[in-house]
This record gives sequence, structure tokens and C-alpha cells, in this order.
Amino acid sequence: MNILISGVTGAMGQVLDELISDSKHQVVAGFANQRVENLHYPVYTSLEDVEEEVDLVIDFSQPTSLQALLDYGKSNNIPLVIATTGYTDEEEGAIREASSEIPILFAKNMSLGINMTEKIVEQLAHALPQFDIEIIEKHHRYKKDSPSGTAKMLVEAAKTGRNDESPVLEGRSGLYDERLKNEIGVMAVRGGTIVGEHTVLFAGEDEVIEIKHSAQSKKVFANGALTAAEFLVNQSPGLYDMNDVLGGE
Ligand SMILES: NC(=O)C1=CN([C@@H]2O[C@H](COP(=O)(O)OP(=O)(O)OC[C@H]3O[C@@H](n4cnc5c(N)ncnc54)[C@H](OP(=O)(O)O)[C@@H]3O)[C@@H](O)[C@H]2O)C=CC1
Ligand SMILES: O=C(O)C1=N[C@H](C(=O)O)C[C@H](O)C1
Repeated sequence: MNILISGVTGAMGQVLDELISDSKHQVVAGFANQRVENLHYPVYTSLEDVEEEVDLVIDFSQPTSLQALLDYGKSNNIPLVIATTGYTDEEEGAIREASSEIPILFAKNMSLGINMTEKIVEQLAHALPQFDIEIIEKHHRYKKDSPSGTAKMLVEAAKTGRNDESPVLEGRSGLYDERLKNEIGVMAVRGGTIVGEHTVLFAGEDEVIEIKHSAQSKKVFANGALTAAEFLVNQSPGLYDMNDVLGGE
């Protein structure tokens, strides 16, 4: 497969580049904000200039690249694996809309373990309606969006389990009344080189359950993205996620 990496000069782009170079696939072009000359393929600052034959795009960039990415995918009929986080509801709507024309796999966390964590959180939220749910996410000092895409995904899993529109409180400071019964609190921590940690706390009367996923290297996300690409390249237009790749519901 001929792959274009969007966000190729970033931390994830470079881990992915290394993984693909050890695979049966190849990176034929990159997309970034700034042009660089030290890679063995061209890095474009506009996708309109891409000349290479591209089978699929894997995107680890920033939300500001979204429109260019969707336009490129739609005009050239190229599937997109989108791993970027921090989109607004409107931007997520644009992804959904574009998926009526091309195959798009959009996943806020490409790891296998988080996929299972999501299912467990949904089940616990359903089974323990009287427990308070709090989510704590920790990431490296360079992360721009908060809370993380994964934390938002885990909130959705908890809401599905509770079958209600639980109010979400991001951060907690100052004078504030008691927590609402069905509130879901989300706290973000940033520092050092923490790859990505998500803890979901179920706090009941005199007992606490903690479900924790800890990514130990960025390779876990790159691996997931490449597996997702191998799945997506043969699909019809539509919106897919890691559940489709891993054969879950
Ligand atoms: N779904 C998942 O499993 C995971 C998702 N992520 C997400 O992936 C994204 C990237 O993470 P990370 O690699 O750490 O970030 P970095 O900041 O290290 O890299 C961002 C990359 O995107 C490029 N970029 C930024 N804006 C644009 C734009 N408008 N057009 C084209 N290229 C652009 C940057 O180029 P330049 O350097 O020239 O500015 C750079 O190459 C984040 O949203 C992060 O949350 C990360 C890990 C796992
Ligand atoms: O920016 C990161 O690094 C990560 N971002 C994703 C997120 O926002 O959830 C996935 C992972 O936690 C790493």
C-alpha cells in the first residue's frame, strides 16, 4: 500500500514512518505545516500539490488540517484513517458527512487495550448506577488538546451504560456545590513524557473500582493505525472505528 502520512514531522508521524518502513507498505509522501527536506519522500504543505500515487492517508496532525484532508480524500477517492483528536462537534460532523463519499476510519485511540476498556466502562456504568464516575487522563507536556479524545470517548461509553445524558464537568475548582448524582467528572494532567494514561474511577459507598489503561509507547498507536489502514483500504464508503477493525460490536 502507498501511504501518505499527514502530520509526518510530528511525534506520531515519525513513529509511524519507522513502523511502515519495516512493513510491506511504503510511505510515498507526507503532509505538514512546514516543508522539510530530510525525508526520503516529498513533504507537502498543500495536499493539492501531491503528485504521487496514494492508496490511503493516515492522519496524526491537528484539527486545522481537517478541511484539506477531507477535500483531498474526496477529490481523489482516497480512504482516510483519522487519528487526530480535539475536533469540535461541527468538525466531527464534517468527517461523518465526507464518509458518505469515501471510507473513513476515525478513532480517538488506536490501541487494542482502550477498545476493551471502553466496553468494560460501559458495563460497569450500567451495573453500578449508584457509583460516581470520575475520569483522570494524563499525557505528555506537548499535548495541545484537553481533555483527551480518549477521555471523551470513555465519557460516551459511561453515558451509554447509564443510558442517560449525564452532565460532564471538565476540571473542578473554587466554590462549587456537591457533585450532581449522575455527573461525570473529567480531569486532565499534563507533564513530562507520559505517553497516555486513562483511569476511570467508580466511587461507591466505602468502595472504589479503578479501571486503568496505560500506553507504554507511541508504537501502540502507530501499530493500531497501520492495522486500521490495512482494514480500510478495501472498504466501501462509510464511517468505521476500531471496533470494525477488531471485529467487535
Ligand atoms: N488516535 C490515537 O490513537 C492517537 C491520536 N493522537 C493525536 O494525533 C495528533 C498528533 O499528535 P502528535 O504527533 O503528538 O503531535 P505533534 O504536534 O508532534 O505533530 C503534529 C503534526 O501535524 C502537523 N500539522 C499541524 N497542523 C497542521 C496543518 N494545519 N496541516 C498539516 N499538518 C499540520 C505538524 O506539522 P508542523 O510540525 O510542520 O507544524 C506535525 O507534523 C494529536 O491530535 C493527538 O492527540 C496521538 C496519539 C495517538
Ligand atoms: O496526544 C496524544 O499523545 C494522545 N492522544 C490521544 C487522545 O487524545 O486520547 C490518544 C492517546 O491518549 C495519546
